[in-house]
Amino acid sequence: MVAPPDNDVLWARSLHHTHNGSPALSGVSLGVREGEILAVHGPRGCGKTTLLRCLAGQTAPQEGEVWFNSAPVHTMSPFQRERLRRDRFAWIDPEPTLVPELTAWENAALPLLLRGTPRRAAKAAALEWLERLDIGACAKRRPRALLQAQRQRVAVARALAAEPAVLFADEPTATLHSAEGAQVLRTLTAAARSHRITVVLATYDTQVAALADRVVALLDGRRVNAPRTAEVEGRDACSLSV
Ligand SMILES: Nc1ncnc2c1ncn2[C@@H]1O[C@H](COP(=O)(O)OP(=O)(O)OP(=O)(O)O)[C@@H](O)[C@H]1O
Repeated sequence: MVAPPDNDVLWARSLHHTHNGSPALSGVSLGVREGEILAVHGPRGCGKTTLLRCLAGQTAPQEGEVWFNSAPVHTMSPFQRERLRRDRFAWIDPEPTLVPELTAWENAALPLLLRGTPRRAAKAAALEWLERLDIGACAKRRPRALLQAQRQRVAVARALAAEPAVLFADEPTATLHSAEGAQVLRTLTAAARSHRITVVLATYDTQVAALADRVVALLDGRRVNAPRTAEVEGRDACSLSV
């Protein structure tokens, strides 16, 4: 096994994965640099979610290697991968997945509480991120009392409050209307840049991909050349949002 380059926080080599025999990834390799926002862009079904799951240690690829810093994720036990996910990674789904019995702030604080952060500190961090996402007033409400867009903001606050090394965001604004989605993405990318959080963002939307520092394009489970416009727009968007 050859360890990844030093400046890559995540590195994947020749990932292959099938779901019930149908190929989802066919030899994808990529590196993610520390602190960068990388968009994985492509049409529905091209393998974005499968790639993010392999990188995040949720799915063990059938072939290939995934490294986080100098640790080989592909050879870790399920317990080690779970610890890695809990302590170093955060994940945002397209639909908010919150614990219905907990309030918004308790949901946002949950990853910190699971890591053993004292309750007072975890609550302070959760409230701070809920405020930044303009839902501080909802902190004591349970998910069923929130709108879908508010629930997704709680999920984003939960991911950012944990200050992960890598944040995986799988179509995080797909269910939001465009103005709402743009605001959530601006907060997410600005927070990631100011806290040096590496972001891997799956999206089929070229405008969302343009917010990233770099775009990796997928088609039918393989890497293809990224659209040039997205990269150019991405650089412009970066300078605006820093
Ligand atoms: N659990 C599963 N069982 C069977 N096939 C699956 C499963 N998950 C994904 N697939 C298939 O694998 C391929 C890649 O799916 P994947 O979800 O990774 O792509 P995607 O680009 O994220 O798509 P989307 O944007 O629709 O989520 C698709 O053909 C999909 O139908």
